[in-house]
Amino acid sequence: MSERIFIGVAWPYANSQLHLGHVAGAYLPADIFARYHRTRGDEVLMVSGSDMHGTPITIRAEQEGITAAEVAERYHRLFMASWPKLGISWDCYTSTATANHARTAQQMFLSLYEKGYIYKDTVCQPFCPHCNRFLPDRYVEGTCPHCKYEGARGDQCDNCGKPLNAAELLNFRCKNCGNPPEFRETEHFFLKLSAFEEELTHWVETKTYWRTNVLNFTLRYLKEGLKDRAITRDLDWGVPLPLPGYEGKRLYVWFEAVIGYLSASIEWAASKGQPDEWQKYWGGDTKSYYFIGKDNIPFHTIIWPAMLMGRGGLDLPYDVPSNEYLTIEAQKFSKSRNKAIWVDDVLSRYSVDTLRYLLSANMPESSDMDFSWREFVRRNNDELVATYGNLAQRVLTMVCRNFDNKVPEYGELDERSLNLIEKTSAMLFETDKALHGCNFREAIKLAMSLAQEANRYLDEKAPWKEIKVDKAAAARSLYVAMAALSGLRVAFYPFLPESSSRLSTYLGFGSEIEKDGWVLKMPVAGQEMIPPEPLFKKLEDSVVEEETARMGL
Ligand SMILES: Nc1ncnc2c1ncn2[C@@H]1O[C@H](COP(=O)(O)OP(=O)(O)OP(=O)(O)O)[C@@H](O)[C@H]1O
Ligand SMILES: [Zn+2]
Repeated sequence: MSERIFIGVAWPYANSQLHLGHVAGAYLPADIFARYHRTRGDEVLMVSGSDMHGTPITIRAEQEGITAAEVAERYHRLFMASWPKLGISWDCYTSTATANHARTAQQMFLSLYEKGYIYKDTVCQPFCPHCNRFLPDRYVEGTCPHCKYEGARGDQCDNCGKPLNAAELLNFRCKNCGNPPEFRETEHFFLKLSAFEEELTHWVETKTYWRTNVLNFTLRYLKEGLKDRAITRDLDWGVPLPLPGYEGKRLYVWFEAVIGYLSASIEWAASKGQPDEWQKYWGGDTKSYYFIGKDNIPFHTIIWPAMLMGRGGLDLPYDVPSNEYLTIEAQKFSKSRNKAIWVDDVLSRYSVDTLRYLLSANMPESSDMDFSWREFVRRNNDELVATYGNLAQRVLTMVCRNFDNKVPEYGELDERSLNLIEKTSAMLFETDKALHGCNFREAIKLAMSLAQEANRYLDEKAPWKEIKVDKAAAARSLYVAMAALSGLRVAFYPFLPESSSRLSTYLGFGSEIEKDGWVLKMPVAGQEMIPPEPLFKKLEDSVVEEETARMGL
């Protein structure tokens, strides 16, 4: 039965380029999931956009002596250029700088305000007398009161993942000048999270299928009790409050950016000329998935659901398959700390499918995973080139050479051949199950095992020998190997769209695998073929040293 799937993906701060951590943590799993569901014939809406507001951007602007808008626009443009190179197939990728987003965020604010879920209060906010201004959370740094990590920020601790208030930090200081801030009174609006504690707990308790880390983190968080949180800031960059008299304040990004999932859906519908179409994805029988890295868990399993509960009438997340971190030498990739491998740089030297393969096979699904160039080269050479690519190349060139560039007639199939075809069908069934449950590493492993199995079949049959004595036997072996390749092009498609589409055309199908369905389509005997180019290129071992040196590690 076909499903309707909404896929929301974390909104990247437009304060720096994309690094491999972003790809492995959020964008690649989301894209794999979207391509898989489209191939199954499901309706998919995958959205995200650049987070143009927030202090990571104003901090960068101050460092560079330019405006926040210039910083955000620069990185938004870079992101837009990176997505097609990475093969991320958005239905809508926008930004929080649109009028539609501001309107949607303000409507959400007003709806919660009118229902009493947002209230005004006077608070003490850090104020730096040296810099003469209120300090937004990210402008305050100090020691995390929970885990004692020293580099915690006023909004969140990167080490234990807990959201924080600046005042909770130990030894706090102004990020700009290093002096300790004072606390001064200012008025802010608060989201009444405490009102949702019980309803959220009941809701989360039904999510037994969530990843253990996501479920445990959320339950622990709820057990500690929910505190109301300020959702406005003394800033001049961001979405203005929809109430008169608060011109110096803006909506706080963690409240505002998550509303982007909704505003992007509205923008997508409007751009299609069907302005109500977004509602399909926010109610009824849609399942909504949110792909994020683990530092975003509380925003997607607690705060955003609470906002949706308060507003009413919109679907809550079905699943939040958050990933752990991709690390380098056991440290989190961080654009703020400039410790990263940049997407555009990697893609200027290596093929996108090599990158997607490595990050899929080593995806930090249930624990942090260290990125390694050695693993990058090994997986490319041993798995993509020697196992999968070589299988395709051997079979397709032999067919083209010996059977006049046509899919061969195969006659009756022997037991060994039927067995490989059954295994191919079974692999598609198993990968379907794995992908449906967001088990990406398992799915790609199942596909690669079938490629190994098909190689064994080919070695046993040895069509290069058969061709000399029994051309019909060779035709049959090659045809059956082509059938296995047909299954592989489908199973690998969500992970490796570029090479899979190419393989699809070499096999005599069209390049649009999504139209074929998650099924084993048998090649059509007599169909014209074009001689293949290799699917993947071998990498020299020296790549490991070159790239490690380039990182300066
Ligand atoms: N190393 C990483 N591993 C996995 N996911 C990551 C990693 N770094 C970022 N992400 C995820 O990518 C998404 C976008 O990241 P975002 O731009 O919000 O900031 P960030 O990269 O976490 O910040 P910074 O790099 O400055 O610490 C988020 O969901 C985040 O969790
Ligand atoms: Zn200061």
